[in-house]
Amino acid sequence: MTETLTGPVNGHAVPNLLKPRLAGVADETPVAESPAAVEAVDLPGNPLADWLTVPDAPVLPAWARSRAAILANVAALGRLTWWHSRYHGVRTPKYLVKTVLLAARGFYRATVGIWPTLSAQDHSAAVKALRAQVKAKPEDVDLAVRLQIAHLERTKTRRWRFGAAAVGVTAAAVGVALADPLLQTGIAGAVTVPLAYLGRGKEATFLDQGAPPLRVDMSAQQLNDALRAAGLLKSGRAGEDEKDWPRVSCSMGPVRDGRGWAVIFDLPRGGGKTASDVLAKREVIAQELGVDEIQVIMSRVRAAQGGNAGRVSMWVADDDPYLGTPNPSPLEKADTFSVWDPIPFGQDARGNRITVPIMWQSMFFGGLPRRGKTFTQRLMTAAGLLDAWVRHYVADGKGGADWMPMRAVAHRLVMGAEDDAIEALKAMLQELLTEMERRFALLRELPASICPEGKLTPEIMRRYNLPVIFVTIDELQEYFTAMEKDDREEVINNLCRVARRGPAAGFISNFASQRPDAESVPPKLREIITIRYSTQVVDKTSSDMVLGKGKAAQGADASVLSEEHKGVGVLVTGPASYVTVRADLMDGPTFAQLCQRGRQLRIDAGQLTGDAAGDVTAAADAQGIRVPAVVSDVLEVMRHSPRMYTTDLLNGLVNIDEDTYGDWNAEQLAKELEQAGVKRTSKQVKIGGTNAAGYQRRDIEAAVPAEILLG
Ligand SMILES: Nc1ncnc2c1ncn2[C@@H]1O[C@H](COP(=O)(O)OP(=O)(O)OP(=O)(O)O)[C@@H](O)[C@H]1O
Repeated sequence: MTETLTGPVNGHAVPNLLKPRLAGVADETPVAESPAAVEAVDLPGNPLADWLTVPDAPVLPAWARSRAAILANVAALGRLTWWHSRYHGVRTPKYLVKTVLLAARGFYRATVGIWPTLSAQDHSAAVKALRAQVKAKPEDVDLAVRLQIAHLERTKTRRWRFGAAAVGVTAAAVGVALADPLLQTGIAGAVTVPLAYLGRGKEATFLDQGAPPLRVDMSAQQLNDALRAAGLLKSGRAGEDEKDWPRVSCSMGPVRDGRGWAVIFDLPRGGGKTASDVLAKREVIAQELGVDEIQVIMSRVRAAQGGNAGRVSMWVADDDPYLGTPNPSPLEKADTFSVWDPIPFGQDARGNRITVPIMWQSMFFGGLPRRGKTFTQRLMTAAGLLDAWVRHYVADGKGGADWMPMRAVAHRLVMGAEDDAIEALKAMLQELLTEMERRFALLRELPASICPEGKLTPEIMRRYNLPVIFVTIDELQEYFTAMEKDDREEVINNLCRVARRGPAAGFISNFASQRPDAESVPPKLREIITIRYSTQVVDKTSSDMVLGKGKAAQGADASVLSEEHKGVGVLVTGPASYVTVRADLMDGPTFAQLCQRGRQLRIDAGQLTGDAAGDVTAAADAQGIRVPAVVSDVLEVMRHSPRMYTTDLLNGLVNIDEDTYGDWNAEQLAKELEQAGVKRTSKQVKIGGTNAAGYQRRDIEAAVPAEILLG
């Protein structure tokens, strides 16, 4: 099953999902300086709200709705039977001993109960008493008659007793002597079992009560117990039968669904608890069910899917559903892609495909280092590479290898957060704002027949050459920490303008930051972002820093992820719309190949512009001409600087490729460049009035093969 926002989801049409979030191009409201009352992701009009859906009310029983469901549930029944056979099988000796002991008790009880009859105790006592009375009153005829009758009764009872004993002993002796072992076992069973039944007390349950682990069986009782322990269901009054306590009513399940149990339930009325309360208690519920919270996936079932404020869809996975071999991105094999379609992103816990529509949206990626933030952010860029009608503006605060291949395509590429790179970033933002205003002016002039909603359309894009613009900034924190306060404010405000007003003009912001604190993720920037994604963070506060205030309490909590969850994150798209996604994996070399493919697509479509059009190294790559690696890397480090000190150049090279340049010094650099054909016009460079050893960019450029420059 594929869940997108553009088509029917589980049989429900999803209306107006791509309606623009922004009212129109004439919106000139200045960027809010104070925190917004409601964050963009939580706005009632957010088209991505209620994105995730669950199966609707069942007509067929849930286990019989598909071949897979039938197979899964039959297999589950088989597993449960097998589990019980093994559980009771190993306890058979214990059950035998218990049976014998209970039979002994039963025998004792039976004999104690019937002894007075068998021994005719009552009759003996009566005879004794009457005999004494007759002795005292020998003239009393009535007494004499009663004595006679009692005597007869006693004799009759004794005869019965001895007769019964003789028959029993003879029958047993004959049975033992004649019967084969099977019959003997049968006789022993026939005698022992009723005796054991007689001997069982109130406390004695014959078979042990084994609770199969959750992966073998999940019952509504377990669910009720867990919810009650979490304080979501009330307990009954003292003495009230537990069956009469408030319980959830399951409109589906628990049934097997993939590698877990699915259940949809309604909370009882009168308890004062809502589906949101259940979502907030994920950890406690998981603990009560005996699983990790990562295995408990819950969502509300909203009215559009036949739900209500008390209906919850829950899926409890057998094990951690986010581990295992990563899924390759389908983009790897695609020749082209249109960013007007939802972008393939990953899979949820049940293996449903998650695709994310990005038109009219803005995105923010956060999380601890080395958890797959950049890889996931690049999936969006990769889709944009395969669409020649996407113009990329990219800045990477770390300036490492992650974004380097974008030089083949990017209209602007800013690498690093040194002073020159910060200036380049500021210039890039100015360029974007100017382009944004130009577009709004143009869109305003267009007749309603061409531009009915005041925003970019695929037709306007082609007719007026207004490609979709991807503004991708990774490691934002590097810029914010490197900047002076005034610069920082200016950059944040400009980013806010682009993210807030840009979508209608085809600007898609895609920002990422590593450190979830207010300085690295300015709340006023985050507040206007409509799609947020967080890989693992240390606690709920950090998770909220990325995903939005109060999200962790609602269940969207990236701190439940662990270190093993590389490429896994929580994606929030609406007030109650979130999903933990295992993002598709696209490694560096594949991304670099896509960049080359993207370059060719742009050349063919006449859309190769900006830095990429003039990038000599990228041009050489594309023409198959080898520029010495050291020349290409030095040009990369110096991309924003006409001259650079040797020490800074060496640091930049290490940043790009530590393995190669980690132990280079000034002498080796000079030697390698000389061998690559670089002729230095001067060994000293003057920067900001200070002279020191360094390089001029034009000297390096002069070593690039001439045919590239001509081509
Ligand atoms: N979707 C994925 N599936 C599996 N593994 C992944 C996935 N994405 C990334 N990884 C693994 O996680 C590692 C770290 O990824 P990435 O460089 O994107 O981390 P990051 O969070 O951006 O770190 P930093 O903030 O330090 O740049 C990658 O080298 C890769 O091995």
